[in-house]
Amino acid sequence: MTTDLAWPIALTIGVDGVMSGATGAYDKLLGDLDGVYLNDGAFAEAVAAQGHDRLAYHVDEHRYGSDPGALIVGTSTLLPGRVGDEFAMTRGHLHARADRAELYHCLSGRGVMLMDTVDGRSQAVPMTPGVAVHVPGHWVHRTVNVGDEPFVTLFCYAADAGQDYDLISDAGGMSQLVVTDGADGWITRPNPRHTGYGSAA
Ligand SMILES: O=P(O)(O)OC[C@H]1O[C@](O)(CO)[C@@H](O)[C@@H]1O
Ligand SMILES: [Fe+2]
Repeated sequence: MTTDLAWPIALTIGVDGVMSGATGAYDKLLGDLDGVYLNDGAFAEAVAAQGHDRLAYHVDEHRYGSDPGALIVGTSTLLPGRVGDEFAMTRGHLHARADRAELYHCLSGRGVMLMDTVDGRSQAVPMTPGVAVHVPGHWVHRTVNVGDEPFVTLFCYAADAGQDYDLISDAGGMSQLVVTDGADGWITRPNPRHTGYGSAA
């Protein structure tokens, strides 16, 4: 029996995403999301108006290590906003080990989990507090904030999953856009730039 086993830990997780006991945290900034939104002109205007360094989303996470079987538990706080008619969203990815699943649980705000498979399936699941989405392996995923408040999720996934960001950018973006319905709701619309995911994963 090994003597360097990790100890269990209690994490305190607020509906605002603040997590006690986190081992790491990072920010993604508006300027980091170049090429993510369809409307390049609207993106350039947003960066000019709000600044490259405006926070887009913040992640707190707890890791014990990257052994197969270890988990990463964290919170993601995605600020509201729009770029053109698209709602604020994360960059999105397929796990580098594509078969790794992930659980997301909405703690506060109003959002959408947008998911694609490389063989052409797509799904958008509305998320409000109390709703969890179990993202199976092999699904490309991103979160979208369709409300006026921060959209906060608790997530949990395998520590050896990794993130492949090139798949989405090489495909011209995900297959669907999450856009305003012209009132206070959202709809999905096919992304005219999406070329398919090729033969990857
Ligand atoms: O890695 P992205 O696509 O920028 O999105 C961040 C989200 O995805 C995760 O990497 C989990 O898959 C979290 O860190 C966070 O919730
Ligand atoms: Fe993920």
